[in-house]
Amino acid sequence: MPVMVITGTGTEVGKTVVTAAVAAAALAAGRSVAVLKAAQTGVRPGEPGDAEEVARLAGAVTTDELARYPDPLAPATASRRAGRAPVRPRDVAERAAKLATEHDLVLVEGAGGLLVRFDAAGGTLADAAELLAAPVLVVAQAGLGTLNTTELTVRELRRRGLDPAGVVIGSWPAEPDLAARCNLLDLPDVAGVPLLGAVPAGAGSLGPARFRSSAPHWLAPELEGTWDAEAFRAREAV
Ligand SMILES: Nc1ncnc2c1ncn2[C@@H]1O[C@H](COP(=O)(O)OP(=O)(O)OP(=O)(O)O)[C@@H](O)[C@H]1O
Ligand SMILES: C[C@H](N)[C@H](N)CCCCCC(=O)O
Ligand SMILES: [Mg+2]
Repeated sequence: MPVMVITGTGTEVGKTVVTAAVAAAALAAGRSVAVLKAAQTGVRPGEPGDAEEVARLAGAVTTDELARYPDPLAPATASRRAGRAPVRPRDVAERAAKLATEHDLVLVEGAGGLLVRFDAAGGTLADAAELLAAPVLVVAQAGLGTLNTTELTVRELRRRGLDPAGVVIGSWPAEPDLAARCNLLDLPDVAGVPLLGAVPAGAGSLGPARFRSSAPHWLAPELEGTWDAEAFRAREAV
């Protein structure tokens, strides 16, 4: 099934920007793409959510969102506070599977990190990925602290029998410090999966045309891009 789940080591790590880059690269390769934001929190009705942000940056994707709750919190908490029904992992899996019948690629973005709860029963994006048997891409931060959170995330994916597709750095600084540069070697080592890209800091502020033409160069061939991890490491002088 052409579904890829996009999680991160936490919130604000660049999942949406990476989702947009993967979508843009897939569109450039001639594939049809749907983006499903499982549960959108912290956004009011009528405001653009993460799925719309992906469409703004990447172009002609189908956007979908199962629910949105106004409080900028975990979906389980935000739905409880709103007095509204939560999104369950089964809902996410069913919607993604339906979109997969109509698109070449379906990207499912969670909220925050892998084990953020969607409902009072403790359902998470990891449960949805299990139902879908979908690979999971992990978006990680560039600098100090990311080795631990990335390894924890990938270990949990493996413990569940899920396939960690790889790691993408959500926001690569223009002037990477020592930790960020060393992480280009250490991240794939501790995670045991390839580094599949690095999206430059500020990419989300590029104009859509520039974002779309650049996106394939931030991502490895596994993600329809042309990015070369070895060349990137050499350029960054690790
Ligand atoms: N490469 C980037 N270029 C520009 N801005 C970025 C980049 N990565 C992250 N940001 C900014 O950092 C913030 C968090 O990014 P993003 O919305 O992608 O996080 P997220 O991991 O999707 O978080 P959430 O859990 O809320 O979905 C946003 O304000 C975004 O504009
Ligand atoms: C509001 C925010 N941007 C995300 N959509 C939700 C992040 C929930 C994180 C919960 C946590 O891990 O403590
Ligand atoms: Mg997001």
